[in-house]
Amino acid sequence: MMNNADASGGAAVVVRGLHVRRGRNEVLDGLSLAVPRGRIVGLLGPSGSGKTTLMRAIVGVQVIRSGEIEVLGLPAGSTALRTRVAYVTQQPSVYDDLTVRQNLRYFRRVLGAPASDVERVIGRTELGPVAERLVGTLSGGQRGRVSLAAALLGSPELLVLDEPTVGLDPVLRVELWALFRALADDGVTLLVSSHVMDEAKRCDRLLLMRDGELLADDTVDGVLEVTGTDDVEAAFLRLIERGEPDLRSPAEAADAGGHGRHAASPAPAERAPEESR
Ligand SMILES: Nc1ncnc2c1ncn2[C@@H]1O[C@H](COP(=O)(O)OP(=O)(O)OP(=O)(O)O)[C@@H](O)[C@H]1O
Repeated sequence: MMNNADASGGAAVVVRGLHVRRGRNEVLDGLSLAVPRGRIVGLLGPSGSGKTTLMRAIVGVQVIRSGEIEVLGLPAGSTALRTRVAYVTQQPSVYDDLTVRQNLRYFRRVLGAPASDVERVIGRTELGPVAERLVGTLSGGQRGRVSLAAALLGSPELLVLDEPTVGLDPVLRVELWALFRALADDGVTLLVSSHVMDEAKRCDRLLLMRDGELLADDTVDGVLEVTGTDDVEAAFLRLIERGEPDLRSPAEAADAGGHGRHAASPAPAERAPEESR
């Protein structure tokens, strides 16, 4: 039976058979998945399910035990991906003692992005009114936005965002999701983690994780249909009860007319990547 990682032509990210151990914990236990280009893919799961570890592996900063990760057609962590992939961690990674604009000018130079990018990303993230403020004087939400602005320098093709909406009020969350959608409309691929299940409905596809395993890799509607539920939280619980994952590729969901139940176990990779890490 085909797994989404095998129906991955043109995917931004393809992961096959990924095992990661951190300390004594087997944190990721044989994950296979694909992230389609130009889409918002939500990575959801409870705290400790392995979302950050998966993101770290995709951006190439996590030591892996085994498996293959291809990002934009290259092995994860390749030097050539440095400017094509941006990662925003849960902790804002900007300098408190510089202004917003000074931070962005600095990161722009480090990345070798065009000088005009600074004003472009300030506009895109609506940071104009606070551009001359020291980052240390901003609210948590505004600081997160500065990290995001820095990630947008150089126009990366893949954005990996670890819980970007955590701690934000509902209005700011809606604004941020509108920005994510605008970026996806421009062709950017976004992998966005959250443990807030109601953010799932804003995503084109969902990866539901629990204890280092994938419970679902499907569209929101697909997950709801397959589980016979009307919200993602209930679907998540149903998949746990059933003990069977929902790992349908877009093609399989279409073949099933949007109704067929498909229980798949990760299939062996059909083609090997050019290099493995
Ligand atoms: N440096 C580390 N050494 C050992 N174990 C770790 C380390 N970092 C994380 N872990 C363990 O790996 C597992 C997955 O952690 P991870 O941070 O990937 O989960 P998460 O889903 O992103 O959680 P959260 O939503 O709380 O950020 C957890 O059991 C965690 O305790």
